[in-house]
Amino acid sequence: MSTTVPTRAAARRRRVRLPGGVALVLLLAFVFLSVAGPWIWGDAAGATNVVDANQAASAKHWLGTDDLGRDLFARTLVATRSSLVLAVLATVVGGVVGVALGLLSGASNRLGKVLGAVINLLMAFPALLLSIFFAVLFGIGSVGSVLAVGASFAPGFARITQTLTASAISRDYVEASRVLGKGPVTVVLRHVLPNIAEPVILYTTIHIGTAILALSGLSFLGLGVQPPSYDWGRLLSDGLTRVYITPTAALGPAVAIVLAGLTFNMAGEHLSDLVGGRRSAPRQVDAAPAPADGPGATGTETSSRGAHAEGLADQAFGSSTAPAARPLLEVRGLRVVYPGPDGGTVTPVRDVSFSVAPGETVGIVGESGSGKSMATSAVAQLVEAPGSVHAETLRFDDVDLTRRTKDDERVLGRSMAMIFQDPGEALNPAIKVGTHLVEPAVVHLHEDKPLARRRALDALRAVAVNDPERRFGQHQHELSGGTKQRVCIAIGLMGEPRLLVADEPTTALDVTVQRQILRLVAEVRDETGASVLFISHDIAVVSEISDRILVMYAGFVVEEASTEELLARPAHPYTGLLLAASPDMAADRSRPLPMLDGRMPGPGVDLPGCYFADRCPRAEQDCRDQRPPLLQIGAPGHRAACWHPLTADDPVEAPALVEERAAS
Ligand SMILES: Nc1ncnc2c1ncn2[C@@H]1O[C@H](COP(=O)(O)OP(=O)(O)OP(=O)(O)O)[C@@H](O)[C@H]1O
Repeated sequence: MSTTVPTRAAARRRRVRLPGGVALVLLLAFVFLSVAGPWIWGDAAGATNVVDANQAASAKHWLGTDDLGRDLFARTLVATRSSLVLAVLATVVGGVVGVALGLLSGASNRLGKVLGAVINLLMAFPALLLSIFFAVLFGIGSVGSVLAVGASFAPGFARITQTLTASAISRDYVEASRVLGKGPVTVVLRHVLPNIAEPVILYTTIHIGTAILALSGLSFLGLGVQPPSYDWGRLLSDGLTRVYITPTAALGPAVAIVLAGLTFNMAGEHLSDLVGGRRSAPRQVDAAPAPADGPGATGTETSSRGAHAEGLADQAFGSSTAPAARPLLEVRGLRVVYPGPDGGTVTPVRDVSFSVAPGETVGIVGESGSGKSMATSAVAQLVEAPGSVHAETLRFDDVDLTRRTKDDERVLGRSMAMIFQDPGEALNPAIKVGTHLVEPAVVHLHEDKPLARRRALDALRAVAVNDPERRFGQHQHELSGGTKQRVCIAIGLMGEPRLLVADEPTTALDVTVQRQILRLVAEVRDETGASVLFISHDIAVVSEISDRILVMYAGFVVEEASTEELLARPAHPYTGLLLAASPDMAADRSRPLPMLDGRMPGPGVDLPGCYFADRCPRAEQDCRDQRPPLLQIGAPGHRAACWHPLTADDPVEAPALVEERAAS
């Protein structure tokens, strides 16, 4: 039983194909016969004449006659209706049951596992065997055979739906919708179904051909359509008893079955080609010039830490807001735990504490896998089972996020805006830009549509999207990367954002667009007064926008300081290495950049001491024996978790541990 949607290449490899035009003409012919056949040839097909019984093919009876003298050509044409209608019904039954099971298993973790196992088990049996088994179970006859073939198709539909759902549900726009407080039913109806509809419809079309073959097989075996009704399988079965005397009696229905099966398969594959071709057609990319960027300040020589700091700080979009007394977001002792292999656990976020003041921008930096995204997902309540979030304090404004109510979720939906790394992933391809913007305002702020539309156009203008009216009616594939990210930011502006969570929002964009988006996030922050939690693996990018920076390593915050302080006086050797590996605009491009050697311990590794010790040039035995706590070091608010921190005299580069690589 095939479970994948046939691709063009695979189809080409498998068999010779009918040209698209021929498949379409045949398809229309079969549809015509099933509608008009019984009216035109119904009388001839039903008229008995014992004198003409069991005739061979002749000019009068092209396929001969049966034992009651009925014309077999007319009966074959008339049987088109029952054969096709039953095939469509069986496919619909299989589709509805399979899609429902697939949605459940793709969208739910626990139930998904059980259903997945059942689907896998059923998929192991050949479809025809399953059909026969179910036909006996559901009873002999048309209804039983339709249910049987439907049931044998359901696992295939379930498998494809499960795979598509699991993929659709992991998209950023689904996460964004969950941040907005939408329940699973809304998520499935709004985001999953529209995105899986197309492949599922194609799969259905192709399966009508298979259903014709399967139902004919059941009727042939005497399990399907029962006399006096008949379909092609029944006619084939009757004709086969006389195959040596009147071979045309079996030939007519056999040709009809094969041709109809082929036609529906081919039509489905051509449809798939058309859709695939449309998908891969060149996109109309937004060519409008984006707002001009500033010259981009250049740094100075990087020979000293202070100069490096200056170089990075010169390009900054830091906020002018001084941190207020009561933080907007407060996180203490945050841990995220997942079940690990062999019954153990893995802890991608081990102990994270920080706060974000109203209007403040806090950057989180660290290499891939350090837990930045997971920590912010925990804040945005996006960690799903089997993951669990534990914290001494996890508070947003007045809401205790560990004990939030439905009302709290609605408030959060309005107040927290997510900006994701890949804006293409964050926007549902089946939904227009305008709907993305208007829907949250209508659903969460209970605005009427005209007002929401006006505000949406204002939001698009605010993020400098050109020609907002036209963009409003476009889909994401018609926009450039930068415009998509602007639209995502505009969506955040439709609520009443108090915290913008930007997870690597510039990583997927090219360098000039990166700076425009950084500038835009800073403008939005300054105009709305919102706080920003900005995540990036690039310390240069983080330092451009942040008032304060947290450096994460292996699930821990290892250093925290104001941007100026961190750039000028990094204390943790890891921060020093991050800075050394980050060229500013004035860096000598012919000089090799240092690269951090070794690997970060994974979330399943448990160490008694400092997790950076194995890569650290300053590590001593005490580092490996005992984990250093995050303690104040130097200026107020500057904290580092290190037994042997860098001092003012230490160079930010540590040549003993770095591997030189050519800067390109
Ligand atoms: N569902 C999961 N179950 C278990 N571990 C996970 C899961 N998702 C992520 N992790 C692990 O958590 C760790 C931290 O991941 P996270 O995405 O937060 O890192 P990051 O610092 O944001 O990196 P990147 O910049 O690559 O996104 C990684 O080691 C990752 O493998």
